[in-house]
Amino acid sequence: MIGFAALIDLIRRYRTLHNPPATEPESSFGPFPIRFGILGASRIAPDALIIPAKSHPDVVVSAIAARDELKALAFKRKHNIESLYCGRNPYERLLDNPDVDAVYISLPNGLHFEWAMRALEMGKHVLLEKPSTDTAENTKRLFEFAEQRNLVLMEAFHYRFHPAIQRVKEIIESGEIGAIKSIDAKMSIPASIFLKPDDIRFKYELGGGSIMDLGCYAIHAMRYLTGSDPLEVTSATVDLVPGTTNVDRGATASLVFPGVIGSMDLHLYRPWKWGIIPSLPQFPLKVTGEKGEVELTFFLLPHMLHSITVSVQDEKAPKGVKVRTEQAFKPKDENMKGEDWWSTYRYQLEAFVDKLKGRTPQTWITPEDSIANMEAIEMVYKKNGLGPRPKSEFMLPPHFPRGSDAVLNTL
Ligand SMILES: NC(=O)C1=CN([C@@H]2O[C@H](COP(=O)(O)OP(=O)(O)OC[C@H]3O[C@@H](n4cnc5c(N)ncnc54)[C@H](OP(=O)(O)O)[C@@H]3O)[C@@H](O)[C@H]2O)C=CC1
Ligand SMILES: O=C1OC[C@@H](O)[C@H](O)[C@H]1O
Repeated sequence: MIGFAALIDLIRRYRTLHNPPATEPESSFGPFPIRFGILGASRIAPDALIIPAKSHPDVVVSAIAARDELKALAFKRKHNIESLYCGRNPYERLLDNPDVDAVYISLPNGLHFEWAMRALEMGKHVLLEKPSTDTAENTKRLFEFAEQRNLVLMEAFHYRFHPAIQRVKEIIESGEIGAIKSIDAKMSIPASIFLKPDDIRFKYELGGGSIMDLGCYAIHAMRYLTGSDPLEVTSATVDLVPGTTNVDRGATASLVFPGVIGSMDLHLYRPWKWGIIPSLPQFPLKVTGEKGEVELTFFLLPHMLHSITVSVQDEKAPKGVKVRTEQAFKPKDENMKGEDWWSTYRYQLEAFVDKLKGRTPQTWITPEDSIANMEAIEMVYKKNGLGPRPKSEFMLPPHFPRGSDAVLNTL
């Protein structure tokens, strides 16, 4: 249960994120903001880019491309976006716009590779949703191409930019809970409320599945907290989307890291309690060490709510365990950037812009990190018997087809 004070604090943070104080563009950038285009009027785009951009003085979301004209128009109007591309080849036509500097790609997973390749080809920097592509091989090819084009490409593992998960890492590294032995990540979304049966996550051909959608985070967090990659997957089970033989709406897996067992328990379709009571999504992450444990609730979206509970063996404490709880909405170090109302996505945007400006971001998801994460996802799909996800065979044409430059401005 959330207390009254925590609820008021949550409302304050939420309101400030949506109505941020005015800021001046940073002098090094002058009056020229980074102009972002969005491919696809996706559900996540407002949280992941449009709202964070409101408080970033150097970012303007200037273009949206979407297949469906009515949906696209409604999106443009709602978010006050200058340029709209819909109708024929909308994504290509947005990429053709020389005024767009960077694109945010939140298309279905199975389309990430193709559209990120196309965007890079057209000279755009790319903020790419997770999981980066459909296979480690395509992720590798994509990052090689970005390097060749000298463009910034990053997989949007937003949770990693927030101080909460970084505080957990700091606690582990302080030695307070001793050498870590296990990590348990549970990620669970109640059935039918947030995701309808036709959701992209339930479609094999679009790169769906709980391991692709949620497992990518669980594996990423395990790799980050252990500072290593899995050596082996020792067990793995799946709960299939009814009527399919290859797409998981739920899954479990145990991954062996050096000295650590990582377990994940994923549900895109968690049944309601007694069939009648739904509950909120749950994302707890627990790390157990030789001397104690640390648990971060809601590790994926800690800016909404979270607590970090540290329990350490202590003979003098009642029941032999000393327990304390903390929160980390903002970096402790005053030299680091961040506000307590920044979302994971706002921290991520700050880093992306820092990279474009040639500054050192506080946190970054490297190409090697993204490739290793896809490799681990593939290990899990191999162990559970579902096998590789459908791999995009997209190849850039020798002359990339250029669409019309016509932009519909109908605000
Ligand atoms: N970082 C985060 O917190 C989150 C990340 N994600 C990631 O973002 C991506 C999108 O997720 P989400 O916003 O939930 O998805 P949506 O279904 O809301 O959006 C996907 C978009 O893809 C476009 N699209 C293009 N081709 C297809 C197709 N064949 N079928 C369906 N859609 C198509 C649609 O755009 P249009 O019709 O407008 O052109 C649609 O708006 C995924 O990669 C997911 O993993 C998702 C949720 C949270
Ligand atoms: O990235 C995500 O984060 C939140 C989840 O609800 C969602 O399924 C996933 O795509």
